[in-house]
Amino acid sequence: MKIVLLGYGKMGQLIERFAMKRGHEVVLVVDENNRESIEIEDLQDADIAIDFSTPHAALENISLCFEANLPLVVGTTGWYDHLEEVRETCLEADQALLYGSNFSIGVNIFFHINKMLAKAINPYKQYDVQVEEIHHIHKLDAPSGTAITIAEGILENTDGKKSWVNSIEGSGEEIIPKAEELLIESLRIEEVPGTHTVLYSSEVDQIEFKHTAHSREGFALGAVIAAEWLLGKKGFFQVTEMFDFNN
Ligand SMILES: NC(=O)C1=CN([C@@H]2O[C@H](COP(=O)(O)OP(=O)(O)OC[C@H]3O[C@@H](n4cnc5c(N)ncnc54)[C@H](OP(=O)(O)O)[C@@H]3O)[C@@H](O)[C@H]2O)C=CC1
Ligand SMILES: O=C(O)C1=N[C@H](C(=O)O)C[C@H](O)C1
Repeated sequence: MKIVLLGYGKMGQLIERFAMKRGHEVVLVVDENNRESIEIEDLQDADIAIDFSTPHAALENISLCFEANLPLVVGTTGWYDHLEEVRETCLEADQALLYGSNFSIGVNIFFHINKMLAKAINPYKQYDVQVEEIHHIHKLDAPSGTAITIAEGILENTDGKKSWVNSIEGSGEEIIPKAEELLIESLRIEEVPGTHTVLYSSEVDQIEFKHTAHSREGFALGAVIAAEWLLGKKGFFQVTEMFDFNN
């Protein structure tokens, strides 16, 4: 595949390495420095684009790829308030977009088991649940996209929780969740690549379900595999649609 990389930071550079290892070619790299000078024609030789940029840039990049008729994988998080309008535009314009808060296989297994766990614990009202996410100090968004996906999986399967609220450690803002609110606690620590924990606590015990990324390699490889999966398709997809864990 001929790939356009939108965003060439920590993730973009690693994705280039994995793409080349799998026999693909990076034909264009776009970052903040050259974004303004990029024209639709610059994208037209490529087969697919992969965006790991910033929440604001991702929305602009999505529009650019739709205009250029270029299928697009979006790994950037922090733009999900606009998800519905992007989905509508994508489908109306007959384009192809796959997005995901986390492309690692481990986290996608975690997403699946998280829902099963929530369903299993749901009848036992003595347990309260919360989500914790830890990331590096450079991260622009909170809570993490992964934590939002985890929270959505819990909300779908837990009668007592209706929405999530976010508390950022050290922000000075005290968040006291109501009983029907699921707390997502965000911590920012040095260079942590991404750790997510679901905690179920009762008076007598605690169940912890945790995923720890040791590096960003799983995310980057997953993004390249997602691009391979998307090629030739039309529509609006989530990364979870690539997996079938029930077989
Ligand atoms: N879904 C997943 O599996 C994962 C998602 N992520 C998400 O991916 C995103 C990027 O993460 P990461 O690589 O760590 O971040 P970095 O800050 O390391 O890189 C961001 C890149 O985006 C570039 N950029 C800024 N504006 C634009 C623009 N208008 N067009 C194109 N590129 C632009 C920056 O350019 P410059 O350097 O010139 O400023 C930089 O190269 C984040 O939202 C993060 O949450 C991260 C890991 C996994
Ligand atoms: O910004 C990051 O680094 C990460 N972002 C994604 C998220 O917001 O969930 C995925 C991963 O945890 C790393």
